[in-house]
Amino acid sequence: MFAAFSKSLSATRTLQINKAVLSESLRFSLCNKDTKRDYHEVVGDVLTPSQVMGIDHLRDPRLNKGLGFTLAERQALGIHGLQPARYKSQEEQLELCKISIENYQEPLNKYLYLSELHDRNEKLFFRLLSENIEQLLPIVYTPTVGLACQRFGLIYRRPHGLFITINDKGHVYDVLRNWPEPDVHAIVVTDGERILGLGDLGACGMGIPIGKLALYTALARIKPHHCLPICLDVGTDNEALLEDPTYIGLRQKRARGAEYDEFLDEFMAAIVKRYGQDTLIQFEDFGNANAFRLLEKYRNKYCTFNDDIQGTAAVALAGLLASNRKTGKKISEQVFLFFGAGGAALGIADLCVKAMEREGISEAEARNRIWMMDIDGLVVKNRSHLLGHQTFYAKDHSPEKDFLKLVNEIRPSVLIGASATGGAFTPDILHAMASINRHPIVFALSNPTAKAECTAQQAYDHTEGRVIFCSGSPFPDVNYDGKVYHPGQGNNAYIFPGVALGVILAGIHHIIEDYFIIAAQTVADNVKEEDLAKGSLYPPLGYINECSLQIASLILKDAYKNGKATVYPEPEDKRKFLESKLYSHFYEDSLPKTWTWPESPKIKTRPLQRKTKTTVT
Ligand SMILES: NC(=O)c1ccc[n+]([C@@H]2O[C@H](COP(=O)([O-])OP(=O)(O)OC[C@H]3O[C@@H](n4cnc5c(N)ncnc54)[C@H](O)[C@@H]3O)[C@@H](O)[C@H]2O)c1
Ligand SMILES: O=C(O)C[C@H](O)C(=O)O
Ligand SMILES: [Mg+2]
Repeated sequence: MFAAFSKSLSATRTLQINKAVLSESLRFSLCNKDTKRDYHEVVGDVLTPSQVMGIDHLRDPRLNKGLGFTLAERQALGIHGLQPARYKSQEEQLELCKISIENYQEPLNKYLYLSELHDRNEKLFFRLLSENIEQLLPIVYTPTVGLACQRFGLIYRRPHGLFITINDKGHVYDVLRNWPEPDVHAIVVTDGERILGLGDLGACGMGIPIGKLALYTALARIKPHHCLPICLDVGTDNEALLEDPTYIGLRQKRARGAEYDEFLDEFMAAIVKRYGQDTLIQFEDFGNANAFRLLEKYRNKYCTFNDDIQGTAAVALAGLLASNRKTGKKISEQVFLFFGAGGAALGIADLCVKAMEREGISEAEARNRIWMMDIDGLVVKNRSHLLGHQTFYAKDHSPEKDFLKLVNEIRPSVLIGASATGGAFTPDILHAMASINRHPIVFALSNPTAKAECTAQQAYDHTEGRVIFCSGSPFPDVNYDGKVYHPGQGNNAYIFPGVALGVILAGIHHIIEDYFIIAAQTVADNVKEEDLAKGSLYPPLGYINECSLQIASLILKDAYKNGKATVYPEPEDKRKFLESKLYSHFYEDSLPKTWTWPESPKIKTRPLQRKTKTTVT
């Protein structure tokens, strides 16, 4: 049936094959140049994506549409016969994906399914994720991503980001040149030392930048090929991993001191050399000894922020602003006790101080309202070693390790857990909070789920249901006294995608604290009365996309007003401008514009078919 047709196309086919080979080699040669131009743009000079022919088209996750190629597209692209006859619209494919996911019982298997889909069909993956945030966020992100990192050595399949090791010192730029995308705008980087609350996972921490960047696209529609996940493998101090035969990283202790610092300096400079000075670099899950130091060192030199410090601060502030509507109190009227005094806690404390100053109290008064406890007990002035900003909150008090005693003495109205210590908010602690406050505010921010300081149900059960609660990881609905509550997720996922979008599109060079206050206020403003009534301090997860666009628009506005934007001319309508730059997860037409059916093929042709349940014959 196809013989004559094939013959008539044979000349074209040779050309197609040559083009396919050309497209691949072009991609690599382009990528090895110091160019910031888009692969698809550059390829467009010679070949459009619709001219990446034959099986290469199906193997490229950016171009693949599964069975969503029409008969005409299959003919034109030279993929006819490489797929079964059935045509399936993207909507039909989404339904199948949902059924497949439901068929897997274990969250890690769902994660693997989605990861494989990401590798195979990018638009389908992102549409599935974006349209099912509530169900799928816990799979591609916290908490399942934590499990994926713990098993990373077993589940690693294909490159999704760059591993740069300490042995590459002196050659970091060369390694960056191996990344096949020349137009990167955003990087999420980890050195794997503090992966969620799971500790040092070394190179297995790579799951975190991959997950965070998937949210850049799913929650802020930043183009996936503009994003690059990086793991800096400087070794690990995790003895179990060093002995684990499945471990995929360098089998050596962590580099520290000058060697580490020089490596990080080289990395930052290499990013700028390769991708330009406005490339956003998000630091994620570094150990606290490095997190603060590196933020201070680089924040005014590079376009960078630390999500665990600054993104977390903003999401917690958003929750506190929303809780004002329940308590009737301002932030500057609250008394805070932090359980955990590391990156997350100090970031939150610093941003709360700024918010309190805006409400009219002095910095010193604001700091006085904040107490902190860490693994060594209450943060007090006469400690021999205080970490970074801990000095701001250290009190004139005798050392004290008894948490319950401190709660009863300090009488906090807000208790914030960021200690990675599951169950630290015991029933006694929660009872004490309820006896001190009409509406105790309790945030159990530690991730993943098992590390949360208490569960949502415990928080309600031990405070007579009067608690104002959120947690970093999702919890099932709470049943208390015949009522069902749906507590929100105080997770920096509400913040970093929107901040990143605004920063990238305005070409901002330095990310100032004001942007995190803007982000916090925006999220809080999007909390509806019905959310509060359900027990949530946040808009539903499915609403993050809209929050991100609002955050980005406001950052753009602020950046142009204050001379921080570098993309000119200034767009008049900021929202319209950013919407014009967003990623589309819908399938696009793959038919070359000039393509027509060959004359008199001995094949039964039909008009271009786009209806569902069509069969290609
Ligand atoms: N919800 C979110 O968006 C979010 C964001 C960032 C971090 N986190 C979570 O917060 C936790 C901490 O992150 P981080 O970046 O601050 O880590 P970190 O290592 O910088 O700080 C941890 C802090 O907890 C303290 N701590 C540990 N054990 C303790 C104990 N038994 N009693 C009292 N204090 C104890 C440590 O001394 C340290 O001060 C992690 O579980 C992380 O996943 C959540
Ligand atoms: O990754 C998360 O879920 C939030 C946060 O960045 C963390 O490190 O726990
Ligand atoms: Mg983190």
